[in-house]
Amino acid sequence: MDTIIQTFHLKKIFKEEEVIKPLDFSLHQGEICALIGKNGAGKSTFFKMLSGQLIPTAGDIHLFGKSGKETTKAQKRMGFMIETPEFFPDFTATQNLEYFRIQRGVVEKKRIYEVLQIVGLANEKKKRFKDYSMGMKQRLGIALCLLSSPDCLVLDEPINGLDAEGIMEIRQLLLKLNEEKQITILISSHILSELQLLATRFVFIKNGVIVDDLSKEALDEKSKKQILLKVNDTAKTAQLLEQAYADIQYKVLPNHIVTIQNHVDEGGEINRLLTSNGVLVMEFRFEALKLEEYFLGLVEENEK
Ligand SMILES: Nc1ncnc2c1ncn2[C@@H]1O[C@H](COP(=O)(O)OP(=O)(O)OP(=O)(O)O)[C@@H](O)[C@H]1O
Repeated sequence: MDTIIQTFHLKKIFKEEEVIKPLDFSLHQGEICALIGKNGAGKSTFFKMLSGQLIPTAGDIHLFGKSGKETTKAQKRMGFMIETPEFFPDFTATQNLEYFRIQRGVVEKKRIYEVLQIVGLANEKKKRFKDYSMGMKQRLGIALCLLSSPDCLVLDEPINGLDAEGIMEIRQLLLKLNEEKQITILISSHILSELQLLATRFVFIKNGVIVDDLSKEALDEKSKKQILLKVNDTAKTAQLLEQAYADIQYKVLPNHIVTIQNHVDEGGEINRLLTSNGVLVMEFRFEALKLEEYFLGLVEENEK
């Protein structure tokens, strides 16, 4: 797997404050990586160092394996949306993109129509920017990132301030870019439920330090919270569980549902115990923690 971004002991100090502690991070081809942290954790500062908007106090950044003077060239293969772009309110989407195309001196004119098509604004290109909805404005921001046909997008809060429909549109767009155009994505957001639907990897940052870094699979595995069973006989289930596990924590709910909060790793044994004793298990599944709950647990753990 190719490494797109790699940082080595990357550090940023503002005045006396060490906002990013020596930070080692890598982003690999094809990932949709969510950077998660509370306000002030250092996400934007980190992104701005990647884009060249801020100069690191110490450490190194490699983009597509390039560093030093070659980093600037490698940055052209990336699309950054770190602050909402300053579009001209009275310009249409096409006029705005044309302005940036010329300013950046990068691409052919027809790319404007391609990117508007990709972000689903091709039919709205004559509308003036000030008449766009928030979701359309954000999509135009992504279109601007796509002008130079980047291999990687770094998006700081791209769904900030959007309604449910706008959020869904951005999600579908990002998934499409990742799946169809193989664009790698690094994204931050405070809407964790949305990141859970989008990301393949979750990196948690606190006070400039990465406190956890795990794949979607690892998160799902770690966040198994309870077992949910639907059985024909809840009384017998309860009796068998109590006999087998002295410390069992469970709840009997309506509709023949029993949930078990501990011994979650022993789901297979529990299933066998019940079925071999004549209980009909009609449903058996693990219920996962929401990303919010995992994040809060992590923050609490780190504050102890
Ligand atoms: N230019 C600056 N000068 C001084 N301090 C700064 C500057 N930019 C950011 N900071 C400080 O660095 C810390 C991290 O800020 P940053 O914006 O990177 O956090 P964040 O994780 O992106 O937060 P948010 O989720 O609120 O956007 C904060 O304490 C902030 O006040």
